[in-house]
Amino acid sequence: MKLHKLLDSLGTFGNFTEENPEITSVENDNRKVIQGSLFICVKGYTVDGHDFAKSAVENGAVAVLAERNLDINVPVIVVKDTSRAMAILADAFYEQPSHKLHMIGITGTNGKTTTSHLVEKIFADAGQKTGLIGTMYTKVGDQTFEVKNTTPESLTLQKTLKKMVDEKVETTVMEVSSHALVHGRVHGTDYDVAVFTNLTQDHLDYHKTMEEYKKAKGLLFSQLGNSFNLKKPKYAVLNADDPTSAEYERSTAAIPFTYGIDNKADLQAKNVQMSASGTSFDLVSPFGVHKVNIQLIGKFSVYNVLAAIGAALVSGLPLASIILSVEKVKGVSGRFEPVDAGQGFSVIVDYAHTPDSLENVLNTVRQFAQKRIFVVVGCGGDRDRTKRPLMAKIACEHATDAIFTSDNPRSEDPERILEDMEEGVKGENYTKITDREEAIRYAVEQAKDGDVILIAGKGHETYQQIGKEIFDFDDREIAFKAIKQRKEQ
Ligand SMILES: CC(=O)N[C@H]1[C@@H](OP(=O)(O)OP(=O)(O)OC[C@H]2O[C@@H](n3ccc(=O)[nH]c3=O)[C@H](O)[C@@H]2O)O[C@H](CO)[C@@H](O)[C@@H]1O[C@H](C)C(=O)N[C@@H](C)C(=O)N[C@H](CCC(=O)O)C(=O)O
Ligand SMILES: Nc1ncnc2c1ncn2[C@@H]1O[C@H](COP(=O)(O)OP(=O)(O)OP(=O)(O)O)[C@@H](O)[C@H]1O
Repeated sequence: MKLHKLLDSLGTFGNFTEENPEITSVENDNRKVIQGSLFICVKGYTVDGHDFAKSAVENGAVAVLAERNLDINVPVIVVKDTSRAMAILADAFYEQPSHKLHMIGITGTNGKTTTSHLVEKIFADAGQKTGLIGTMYTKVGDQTFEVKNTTPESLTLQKTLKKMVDEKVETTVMEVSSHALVHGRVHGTDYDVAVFTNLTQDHLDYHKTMEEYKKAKGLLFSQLGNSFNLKKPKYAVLNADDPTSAEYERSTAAIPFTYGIDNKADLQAKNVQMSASGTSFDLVSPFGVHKVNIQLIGKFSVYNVLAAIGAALVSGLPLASIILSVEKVKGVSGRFEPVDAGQGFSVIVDYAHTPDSLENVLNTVRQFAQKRIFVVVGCGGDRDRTKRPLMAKIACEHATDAIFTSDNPRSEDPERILEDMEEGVKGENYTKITDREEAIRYAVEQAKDGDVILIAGKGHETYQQIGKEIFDFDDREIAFKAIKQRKEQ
């Protein structure tokens, strides 16, 4: 694509350059630049992409997009915000792939991964080829790819969407993080349906206040329905039981469709009944009342199922087959996942790493635990410090035995993180074991028949990051081994 044609996508944003080279690729990393690339300088947190412009030109870049003029011998196009411009250019360079896909974006503090997997399952069962982008992986049809972020930066995102178009994917479901919305990673992406799960405390290291965090997530809805490409109606699927939904509903030009349990909604679950093997409820919808029996456990799972049904319904899929699909789902890796080595007590691994999700999951455990509840929990380093005492308090309030341990301390001193947690539980009983493997072993050794051990925070993760080192670590494997060894003793 010629440089001028590419720059047209920026409208009046960019200033013009007379030279019009053929652009072979768009890159923001000088190490990926090839002959004919357009190099985009993005200011990071730790690194400034402008510092790599010279090297990018040496590597073959024929034009550079930057936030200031640079002393280099190729055209420099100056814009105010290269991150946002990059998103628009990426969309144009890859020929607007999101316009060719049925796009469902899911945002919210908790439940994005679970809901996106449910949505993907519903569309796959409906015979569609699906794509998925999220925390666990990117999936194109049956192929999966590793990811660095929940929502990739725009160049990777648009390239992935283009791959999906080329591979004849029809519906793409993706998690949209608040970081991505603030950074403009999804700028220019044309969603048909945007789903909101809930808003509770997380990521305050980044967004500073709940108000800012709320605004960030709201960007998905305020952008929805405002695009020029309004060939199809756009829908905002909102959780009627979360007060934030009303604000998002006011800010969007899309058609709202609500779901809930406690408040009246377009899609409402009534008479929710839980057992150790699943949850049932009466689904009240514009199509009547249907009994639904899911294999997932907990009230929060009902919300995720409702959100997924809502997204599929507004997309035009028939309710009867949507219900059949969600009833088949056994669970999502690392979300309320049991570890069974034939022991007489239950061990559950769950990705709960926010105060709200920890409380929800412990409340669910309480409904089944016959005796004691052990919770093994930690808080991540280099992330929101304010949630540490809150999570410790919830652990002590809802479990009989709270064991505080490490969960990706990253560059922070693990002991300091535990001290922050202890601030929330002065005078309470708890055990502190910094080494996560030892903490899990301790819980397994203490548990008796009928008890439940919840190992919270890492879920599907298969690593532990301490300092700059990343060690293999899987809660499920460690717990399984510990149970086996206990049985052999
Ligand atoms: C804090 C944060 O968001 N950081 C993101 C940021 O990194 P950064 O600011 O350090 O940027 P950088 O990689 O150092 O470099 C800046 C620029 O210089 C360029 N560069 C850099 C080095 C070099 O040798 N040459 C070069 O050209 C880079 O390509 C880039 O354009 O830009 C990178 C590229 O887009 C992101 O991958 C990275 O996300 C990191 C991995 C991250 O962990 N982000 C978290 C906070 C995040 O975004 N999380 C959300 C939500 C998670 C949740 O809900 O739990 C997510 O969507 O993942
Ligand atoms: N709807 C929900 N409401 C509250 N808590 C939930 C909900 N759904 C899941 N959870 C809890 O949150 C944890 C994470 O769930 P999930 O991975 O689906 O969320 P997420 O939004 O993708 O999280 P992240 O953005 O951190 O990856 C689960 O293990 C569970 O404990």
